[in-house]
Amino acid sequence: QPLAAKALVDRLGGDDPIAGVLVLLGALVILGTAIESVGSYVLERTAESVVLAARRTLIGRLLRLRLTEVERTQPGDLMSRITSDTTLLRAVTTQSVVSAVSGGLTFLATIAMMGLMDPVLLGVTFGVIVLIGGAASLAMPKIAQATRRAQEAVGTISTALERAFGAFRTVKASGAERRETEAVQEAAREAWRHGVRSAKWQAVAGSSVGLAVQVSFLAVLGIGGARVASGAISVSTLVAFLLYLFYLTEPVARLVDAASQYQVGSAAIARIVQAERLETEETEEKGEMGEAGQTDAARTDGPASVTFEDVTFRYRDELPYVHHGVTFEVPGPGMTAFVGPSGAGKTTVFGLIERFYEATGGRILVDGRDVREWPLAELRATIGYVEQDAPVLAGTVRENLLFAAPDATDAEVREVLVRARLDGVIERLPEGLETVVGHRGSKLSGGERQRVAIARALLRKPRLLLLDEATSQLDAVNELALRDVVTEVSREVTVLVVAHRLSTVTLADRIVVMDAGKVRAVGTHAELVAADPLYGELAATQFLAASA
Ligand SMILES: Nc1ncnc2c1ncn2[C@@H]1O[C@H](COP(=O)(O)OP(=O)(O)OP(=O)(O)O)[C@@H](O)[C@H]1O
Repeated sequence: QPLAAKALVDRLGGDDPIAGVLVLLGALVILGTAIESVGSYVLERTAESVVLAARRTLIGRLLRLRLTEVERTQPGDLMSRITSDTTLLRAVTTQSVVSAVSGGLTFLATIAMMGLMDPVLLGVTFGVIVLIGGAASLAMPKIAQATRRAQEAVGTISTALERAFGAFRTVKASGAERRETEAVQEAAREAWRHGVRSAKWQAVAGSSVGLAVQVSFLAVLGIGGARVASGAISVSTLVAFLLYLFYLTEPVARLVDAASQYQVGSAAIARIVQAERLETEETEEKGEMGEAGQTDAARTDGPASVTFEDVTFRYRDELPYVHHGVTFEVPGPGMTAFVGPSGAGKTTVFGLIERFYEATGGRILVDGRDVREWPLAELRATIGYVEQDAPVLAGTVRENLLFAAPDATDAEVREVLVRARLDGVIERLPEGLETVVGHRGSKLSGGERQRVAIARALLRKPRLLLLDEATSQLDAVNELALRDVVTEVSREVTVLVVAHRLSTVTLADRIVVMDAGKVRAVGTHAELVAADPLYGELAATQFLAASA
């Protein structure tokens, strides 16, 4: 365009027609605009694809993370890395990478044209730009730092919200709404503060471009004017040079913007990479084995046996040992109750059997095979697990039942409902199996939630059932129903129960007494009452009395 403008200025005084040059100028403007809009669409599309790719990778890994990794991080912060940090990648892809290339090319082409016109004036321009650009580059690390802090604060917002919603009733009952709100708002203010700081440094870097162009304009005007007067260059050359100088504004602005956006993006990338480095379980590589594992497990019939051989375990290197050489043997079927004071390590036994955690020492065998040698999906397909708090997920009762066995038939569901003494409950519900149970199953009673969890575990047709008995007192009807279910199941399946009720332990075929990370005695209720003082004491004082 400046060259066409030069031709136009050259022809102004002469006889040559200017219509052709005007048409060329117009065509150049239209072409430039068209390229601009197509380019910007392709750019934004690419950017969205980059965001999608990053999100897919992160989401793909998230539910496969090791339990230890999740316990170390804050789920809210992890979520914000997927939702918020990935959006910042858009900026890197649009402004940063592509602007750097397009800005860089335009910059070089413009500089080349300017050099052809007058190397002296180019030298002047260059000097000014390098000086001011150098000063602006000092802002770059500040932008990265401020962005990182802002994103960390966004993570804190998610974490604080998750904490409050995760215990919503307790928050209200404790009158803690205001304090929790303030905590979240403080995190929001922190994000604002660092966002503003980043904006400030970006503004400093951006405004240096305008300054550089204006200072060079004045310098070129002064020196160029003198060169025109001395006859070194023509007026039209000076005009074209000045036009090129203004053309330089955009690529330089783009380059600076690219650098700023790169700083923003790199802060986000660092957080995304951190999340990507968290360790996952092996199931990913053995993806297909998930399905194969289930059929294998279904083929092997009969109750599973469980053996612990001198197992030592601590949750993390810096924590004390929870198991100091746990040894026991449970042949199937039948019910084995684990009892002991709070914190003895009973629930930890289940976590190790499920291989949520790896034992530090010793061996854990299921069906005589080391759990480390089992394909993870196959091992877990063998086990039905009911946690102490018996989680029921948001959704319908049917979704909850099918959660661990999506392919179960209606007949199987009906059978399991009868076994778990849930059939009557479902009949009373307004929409039967399609009744929506609310967040964490809040529309069901504690006992009903527990039986839904047991039904879910049974529908998986486990050969080993791990039942972490709830410590909360159930009413007589619920407790009786539960006891009957478990006794019935234990006839064909190996059932391990962390028992808190006298009614459960008296029914157990075998009781494992744990204390301070060790097994201190194994026997029946009658044997242990006579032989083990700790058990006698537990039976007398700690067990929740049988309601029936
Ligand atoms: N995820 C975890 N990370 C770190 N430490 C843990 C974790 N889970 C449990 N612990 C610790 O391990 C010890 C044993 O816990 P465990 O839940 O196995 O005890 P328990 O015998 O089942 O107790 P309770 O009868 O009260 O449920 C406790 O001291 C506990 O603080």
